[in-house]
Amino acid sequence: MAPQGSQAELEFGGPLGAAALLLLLPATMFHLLLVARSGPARLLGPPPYLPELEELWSPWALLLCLTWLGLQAALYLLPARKVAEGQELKDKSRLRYPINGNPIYDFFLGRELNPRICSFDFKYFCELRPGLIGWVLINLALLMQEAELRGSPSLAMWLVNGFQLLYVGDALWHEEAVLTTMDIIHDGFGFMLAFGDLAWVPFTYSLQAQFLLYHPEPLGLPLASVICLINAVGYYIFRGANSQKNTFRKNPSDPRVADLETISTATGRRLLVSGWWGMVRHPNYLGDLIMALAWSLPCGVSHLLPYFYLLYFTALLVHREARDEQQCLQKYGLAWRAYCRRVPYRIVPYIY
Ligand SMILES: NC(=O)C1=CN([C@@H]2O[C@H](COP(=O)(O)OP(=O)(O)OC[C@H]3O[C@@H](n4cnc5c(N)ncnc54)[C@H](OP(=O)(O)O)[C@@H]3O)[C@@H](O)[C@H]2O)C=CC1
Ligand SMILES: CC(C)CCC[C@@H](C)[C@H]1CC=C2C3=C(CC[C@@]21C)[C@@]1(C)CC[C@H](O)C(C)(C)[C@@H]1CC3
Repeated sequence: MAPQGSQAELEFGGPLGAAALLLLLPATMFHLLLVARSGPARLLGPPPYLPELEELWSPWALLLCLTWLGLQAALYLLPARKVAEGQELKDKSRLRYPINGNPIYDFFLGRELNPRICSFDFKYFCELRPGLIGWVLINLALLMQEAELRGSPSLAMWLVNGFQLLYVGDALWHEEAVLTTMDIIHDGFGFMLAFGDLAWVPFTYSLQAQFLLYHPEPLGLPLASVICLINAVGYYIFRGANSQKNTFRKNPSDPRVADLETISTATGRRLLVSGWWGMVRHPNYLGDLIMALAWSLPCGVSHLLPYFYLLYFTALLVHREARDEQQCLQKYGLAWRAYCRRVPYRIVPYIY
């Protein structure tokens, strides 16, 4: 958080960057979906064809999306769900700044940190439910379509479905952990997260399954076993690092983290400097990127398209890590610099 009274740093290139992304992101997703359906599946270059306008509009598709959102909203409001404490702000309250000089930038990044109607939290709802669950539903539909088309799903399609179902299932199983992510703590709920949660995740993250439906990839058991091992290593690092930090944040005296070495900070919060967080400053990102590689490998190496997610995700996490570094430097000052000296690498040991 920028100190009170200072000019908050404009991110994503400020209004110009935000305006460019408002156009570029939907266009990129549209291009990817067209390329995935084309024979050449050539990621770089013009879209293979532009559909007629009537192909782009279906009242049934709109009804299906609204029904899906309504179903998820109804499930979200079920009284049985557990209520978890969110993250407190430093002075126990929430400061609000009327910022009206850059509407496009506000629209893109969002200004409301926790948009709610009664207990319905739009950002929290969108982060984990309609997009993420929709993602694995699309994958399943593509797997079933391949079974119809070729008699049975390919091993590559099974792997992609399985890996990504594990990832979404893990996110829902550790639902409470999302409360400590940057999106919930720091980012407003604007176009970036709304479009990201509801469109980008379900339709771009299912690219590998979409590619495999139109471009079957033979995959032998030995290579499939290696890819499963890569995904397992990635998941082990991802889950281990996230759970270690979240456990430490909830209870530093928890026996699972009590013996870890830490650095004290002026805020009273301590920073882990051993365990996963002594290897690099964002070990969870490393595990996530290794899994992203495992999701692309079943599609073979003949096309760049299935590796779009890995390329995009690397850029997203490198940018996200830089944003988080700035926030942590503002939060912890000298203690964070001491942490950086102790743990010099950001995401990949001895590389970055
Ligand atoms: N699939 C996808 O599209 C995406 C997935 N992700 C995944 O989401 C997960 C969460 O990532 P993200 O939301 O970026 O945030 P992180 O989970 O990486 O949390 C960053 C925060 O953790 C705390 N922290 C950092 N270092 C330490 C330390 N050494 N000791 C104790 N606390 C520390 C700081 O907050 P504080 O000190 O205030 O607690 C920091 O701001 C990651 O696994 C990432 O891979 C993220 C983005 C997109
Ligand atoms: C559209 C722009 C290019 C960028 C949009 C980024 C969003 C798609 C991501 C920002 C942070 C995310 C997280 C997850 C999904 C993608 C978005 C919304 C996450 C819910 C995936 C599952 C993980 O287990 C998680 C840790 C809960 C993730 C939290 C961050």
